[in-house]
Amino acid sequence: MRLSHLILHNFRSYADADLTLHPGPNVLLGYNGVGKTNIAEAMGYLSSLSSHRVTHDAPLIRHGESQAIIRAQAHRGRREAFLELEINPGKSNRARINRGSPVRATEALGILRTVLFAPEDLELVKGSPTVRRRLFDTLAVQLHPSLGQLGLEYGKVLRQRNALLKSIRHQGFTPTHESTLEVWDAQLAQVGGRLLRARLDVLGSLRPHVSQAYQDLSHSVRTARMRYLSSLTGHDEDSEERTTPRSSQSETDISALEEASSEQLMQQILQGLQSVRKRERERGITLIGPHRDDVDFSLDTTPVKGYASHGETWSYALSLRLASYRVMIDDDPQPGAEPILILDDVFAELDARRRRRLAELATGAEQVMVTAAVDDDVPESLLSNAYRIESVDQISHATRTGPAQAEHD
Ligand SMILES: Nc1ncnc2c1ncn2[C@@H]1O[C@H](COP(=O)(O)OP(=O)(O)OP(=O)(O)O)[C@@H](O)[C@H]1O
Repeated sequence: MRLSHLILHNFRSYADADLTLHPGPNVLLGYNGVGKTNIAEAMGYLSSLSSHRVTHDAPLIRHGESQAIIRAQAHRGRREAFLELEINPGKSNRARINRGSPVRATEALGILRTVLFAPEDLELVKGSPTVRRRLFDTLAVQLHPSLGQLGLEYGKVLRQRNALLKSIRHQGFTPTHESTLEVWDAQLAQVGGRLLRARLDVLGSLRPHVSQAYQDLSHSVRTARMRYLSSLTGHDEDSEERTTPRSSQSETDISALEEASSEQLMQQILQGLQSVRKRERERGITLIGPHRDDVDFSLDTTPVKGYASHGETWSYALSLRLASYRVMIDDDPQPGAEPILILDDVFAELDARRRRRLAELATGAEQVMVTAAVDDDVPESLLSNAYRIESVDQISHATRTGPAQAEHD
């Protein structure tokens, strides 16, 4: 998979930018803050409708404007698609495919697949559960685009259910509240059961690849493991954050959960909601569902978060991204379908062995976008198509520093 053109309008620092991209490596060089990551972010957003830096869309819009547009010419083998995505914070995002009528943005999911590596990836291991949930959900959406719409629905039901619980907390519980809550329970369970099943499937697919990638990167005898922590099996996000890093959930409960169908998960969510009714009314928030879950990363039986060294933490984070790349290739092994690799300022963070490993992967990929502030940070093997962004206004006139384009076409 590859892009031949990326056009931005009012996206982050760019009023207008038009970038021609080549098969193989494309390297963007430029000073700190010149707008390299903004381009990497736009490519990532187009494939997943989510940013690796922010959880809501407002910062993606150029300051003072109300809408951003990302346009791209995408190629998958011999097939081509012209994608246009309007980002409208506070309103629905819209897409146009091959200059057709505007449709929901989620209709554009699946056309483009990317895997983005960034310095922020350390947060996958060290950060809050939200970051890990986003990793699994973003991958699930790229593999099964219909989940994009389902995720939006879940968010809507959750917001409405939380609003009801808040008003119960302030006004007291009435029979009308009871019946309305039951309607929201059913909807939350129905959508949540399917989302949870998709997340568990992604976890199952990633597991062997994460363990393999960790061994390749670290030459360690320890095994990288992942364990799902669910609100259905006693995981409590609040106490987890405050006290111990590991949940006391039983392994049997976790295995049963991983094997349950989405209908069984739906029933379990319904029962779970019943069992926490009193606490939910007191706190005014929904305490059961995939939005309260987490994934525990460990090396053998030692947790990574809070225990691993800096190098081990980097290896684990990189393993998660390398594994995501492998899972996408397993999912669609056709020539031309492999995801675009986006390596946003990562080489500066890595030691020689990890750099080499990532460069090997990148050299073999159909298309790679690399960003770096310092030329020397980029491995020689990737420097064939390098551009220097002089300023945000000069992206379309960037100075090429590598050999002629013809070598790649
Ligand atoms: N919504 C926005 N509107 C206008 N400018 C923005 C917006 N969001 C970010 N910027 C600007 O974009 C610039 C950051 O761009 P970016 O993160 O792409 O830099 P970079 O070249 O990757 O830098 P570094 O090498 O430091 O990572 C900053 O100057 C920031 O103020």
